[in-house]
Amino acid sequence: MSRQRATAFAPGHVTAFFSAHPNERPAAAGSRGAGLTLSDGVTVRVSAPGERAASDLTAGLSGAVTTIDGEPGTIGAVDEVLAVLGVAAADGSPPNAGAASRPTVTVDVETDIPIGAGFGVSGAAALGTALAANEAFDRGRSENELIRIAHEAEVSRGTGLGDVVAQARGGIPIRVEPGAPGFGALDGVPSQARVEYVTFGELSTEAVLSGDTTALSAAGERALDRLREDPRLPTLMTAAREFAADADLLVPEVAEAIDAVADATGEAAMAMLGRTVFALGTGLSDAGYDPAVCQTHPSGARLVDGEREP
Ligand SMILES: Nc1ncnc2c1ncn2[C@@H]1O[C@H](COP(=O)(O)OP(=O)(O)O)[C@@H](O)[C@H]1O
Ligand SMILES: CC(C)(COP(=O)(O)O)[C@@H](O)C(=O)O
Repeated sequence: MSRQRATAFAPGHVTAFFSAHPNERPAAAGSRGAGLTLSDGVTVRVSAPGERAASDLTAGLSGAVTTIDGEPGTIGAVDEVLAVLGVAAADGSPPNAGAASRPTVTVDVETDIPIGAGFGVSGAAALGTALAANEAFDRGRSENELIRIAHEAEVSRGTGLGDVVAQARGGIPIRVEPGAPGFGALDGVPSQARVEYVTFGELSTEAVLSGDTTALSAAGERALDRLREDPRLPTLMTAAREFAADADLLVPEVAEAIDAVADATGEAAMAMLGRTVFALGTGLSDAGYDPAVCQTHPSGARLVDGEREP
């Protein structure tokens, strides 16, 4: 019998540079590029309604109750994953049309990182939901199948292209070819680092991805060629800065912070797509900022023992 509840962690992912590769099939769509996965990320707890007090079960959108850091909230890619795994409907209607919308599942998302600021929270939440729902409701899918389901959900909702495959891998992923397992191909920079970051606000991923991405993608391809010739972290950071400038995505607060870190002889770049600057080592604190601090994540998204969480 399934346990009816499970918890998964998926790391945050800051994209350093990327090119967009749309495709009619969401599994084949994605991005090429590189970034850092982070020990700061998203913890997703999926449980049957009986696990929660009835008074919590009021926001029954799509047959699922989702909370984000304890507040009712919605992440489209999460709803999509639940629908594909057959544990809730994705179209906003309760699973038993006409019946009082008793949720079939509750999803509690706890995030260490800001939403909408370039950390791939939607991808992490989708991937964590896929891993935890599969375990909680004994869906019998393999890891690659679950990564594909989360990737397809993220791509079809327009909230990301390459975060899910990167978050499944961990480390410092290079997305060599776009798409889910079976379509895409991954490599990585064999390194690890302390990472500091400061967020100045959100940048809509949907808005950038739905616009003309031709110039952005050309800049992303150049950056990727450069990193593949020299797969080292300093090269990734240089390529990221050039990408942000060439793709015309740099925002003033981030540009100022990158310059301040460079003046303090550090390495910083902009997190795509957010008003966020990230730096290696103590780059931002040396430059006088008060950053959040984490590490690159060694191993990627995993089920965790929810009972042991604080
Ligand atoms: N408070 C919030 N601010 C921004 N997005 C939110 C919030 N709550 C839920 N969301 C959802 O989270 C997702 C954020 O996706 P995206 O903009 O790609 O950001 P991220 O870089 O964190 O993945 C969207 O699906 C959005 O609808
Ligand atoms: C850069 C982005 C397209 C969006 O990233 P985020 O805003 O963090 O969802 C990412 O998914 C990628 O393909 O690299």
